[in-house]
Amino acid sequence: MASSSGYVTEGFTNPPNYSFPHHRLQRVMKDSTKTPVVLVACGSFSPVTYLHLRMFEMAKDYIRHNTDFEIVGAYLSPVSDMYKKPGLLNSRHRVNMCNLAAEDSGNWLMVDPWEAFQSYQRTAIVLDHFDYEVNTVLGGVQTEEGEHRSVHVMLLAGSDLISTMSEPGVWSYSDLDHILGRYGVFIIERAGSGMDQATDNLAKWRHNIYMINQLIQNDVSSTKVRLFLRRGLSVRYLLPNTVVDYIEQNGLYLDETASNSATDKGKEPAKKEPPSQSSQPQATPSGC
Ligand SMILES: Nc1ncnc2c1ncn2[C@@H]1O[C@H](COP(=O)(O)OP(=O)(O)OP(=O)(O)O)[C@@H](O)[C@H]1O
Ligand SMILES: O=C(O)c1ccc[n+]([C@@H]2O[C@H](COP(=O)([O-])O)[C@@H](O)[C@H]2O)c1
Repeated sequence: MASSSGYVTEGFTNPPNYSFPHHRLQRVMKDSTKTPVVLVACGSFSPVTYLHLRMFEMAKDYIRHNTDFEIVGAYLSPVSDMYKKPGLLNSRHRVNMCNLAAEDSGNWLMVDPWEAFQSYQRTAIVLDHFDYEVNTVLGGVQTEEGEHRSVHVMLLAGSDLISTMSEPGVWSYSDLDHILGRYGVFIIERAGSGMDQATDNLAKWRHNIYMINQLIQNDVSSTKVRLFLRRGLSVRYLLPNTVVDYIEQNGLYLDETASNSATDKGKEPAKKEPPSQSSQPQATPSGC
């Protein structure tokens, strides 16, 4: 349920020593006739792949050619370790790899470790956090004429993730209404997860849902990358070289049971804790 502030939570809990990354946020718009937008991709990123980075490029092309939005910022937001999805490496490594990938990707992508370094946060709350940081704390952006503009925060996700929004028991209705009604989403087509199937039950929010087809089919997934690594196969050119080097240097993903804290060579796997139903969804299998 949204609070009087319009957020689904009354206050945000920050991880220790947290500061919101905004070094690549474009504070002055190029075209004052457009609506400024920040893209937020939530997910495991275990590890981040070129497909995750391609999502942003596809959205950039789509937005430029088909909408009146202007992208002023773009973020990867890796999920908390408490999400407990199989294959979820500990957040320190996932955030480090996302940072290496973002560095490699030109000068617009950023990584927000806010949800990664704390307890599980629902996506509705994550989007509220971005809205709060960008619009309330930083004060939004300006046009070249110095006029203030509030930034529209939007979710960027693959069609497999959006399909889960029609599965009973995964997302709460009020959160869906908040995510799709207040914010909106750009959906990237994903092999094996149809766009129609993904949005059939979300028609109520159709005006805030933008569907982006993949013109070059590519079904790289983190699951496949982890499988290759366990089998001693090369993953080069499926993810940035800096990320491949990081994985090799830290001996990551060699062990099938490795998840959460079971990250470095020689470290014991962490014991799995039962999920708390109140704040944490079942990690849903996504396309692999
Ligand atoms: N090949 C792809 N095509 C379109 N979207 C993708 C693709 N890979 C990942 N995504 C999207 O990226 C976001 C984060 O994905 P996530 O980190 O869960 O990657 P994944 O490859 O699905 O992981 P895993 O294989 O571990 O389930 C999700 O919205 C997901 O739908
Ligand atoms: O907020 C929710 O209720 C919710 C329900 C299911 C999934 N999510 C988010 O969706 C993302 C799923 O990532 P993945 O790796 O399972 O595809 C992750 O960021 C989760 O926090 C969020």
